[in-house]
Amino acid sequence: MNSLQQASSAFMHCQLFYVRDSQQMQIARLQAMIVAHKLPIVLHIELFSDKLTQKRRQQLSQQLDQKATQPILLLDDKDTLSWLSDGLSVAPEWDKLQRRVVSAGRKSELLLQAAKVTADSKAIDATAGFGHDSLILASTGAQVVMLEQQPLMALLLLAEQQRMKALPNWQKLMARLQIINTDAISYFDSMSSHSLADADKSVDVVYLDPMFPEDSYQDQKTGKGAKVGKHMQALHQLARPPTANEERQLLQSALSAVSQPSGRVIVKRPQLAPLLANQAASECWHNEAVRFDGYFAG
Ligand SMILES: C[S@@+](CC[C@H](N)C(=O)[O-])C[C@H]1O[C@@H](n2cnc3c(N)ncnc32)[C@H](O)[C@@H]1O
Repeated sequence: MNSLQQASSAFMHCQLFYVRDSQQMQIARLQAMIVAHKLPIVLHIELFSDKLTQKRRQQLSQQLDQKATQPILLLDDKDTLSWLSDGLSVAPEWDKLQRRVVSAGRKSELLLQAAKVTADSKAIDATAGFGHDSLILASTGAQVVMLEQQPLMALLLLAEQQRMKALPNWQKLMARLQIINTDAISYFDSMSSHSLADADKSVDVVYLDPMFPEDSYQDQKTGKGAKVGKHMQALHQLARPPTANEERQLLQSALSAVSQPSGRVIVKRPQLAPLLANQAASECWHNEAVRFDGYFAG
């Protein structure tokens, strides 16, 4: 476990740099979000008057290495909140998915072939991360509850949702996303202790994309590790892969949360990775890089 992973179990102190005095309003909104969602995050806020060049980002990042436990957040001149990880700014950047979201369908998105969600569906993305897969699920018109255990990630997601809500083309989709900072296993446990007769709680699909050891993205031909994108690289600093026991709990609790007989749990894995919790799937969908294992409730 690295220092950021340890720090994430208690209150997390984050350095937030902003670049303009006129961003006070955005900062107040971020603080309000932290309070409203009970995120265990304390922001240490500072105006950064230099230009945020790549070199300055690297220097700030090295500062992080010295302090060891304080993640750095940046509110840039476009009012995007990002996390400075190893000198690279990472943010959900949902607008970059626009083309995929607009044209998403079962032909183009393996996830949608597997999940079979429709506009009437309710899905839970239990490992939301940067929310990219949630957006693809929600592109169908489905309601998507996004669970994310890491407060820092939850803050990035909430800030991105707020930013995107201001864009007319995205408002409807944003309204279908509900972001919750919680551990998925506890969330499913609390669902099962409430009455499943409540129609509001009926869930068609639970989607799981748990962390994977960093070296497990193997190139099929060479057997060498495939390059992990900057988003995943950053996530590896915060979150660790589940233990065998956690894998079992995650899959079991997800299966107990899908209430419909036609309901399903879909698990994303690197193409050649072992099954989650070693449990055989009902059906698999795959391409060269990725595999979706489907576990059917009925
Ligand atoms: C591989 S990433 C998911 C990436 C995501 N599918 C996307 O499109 O960006 C896994 C994420 O799930 C979160 N996570 C892992 N286990 C979790 C759990 N038990 N409950 C909630 N979130 C969890 C991690 O913190 C991490 O952000």
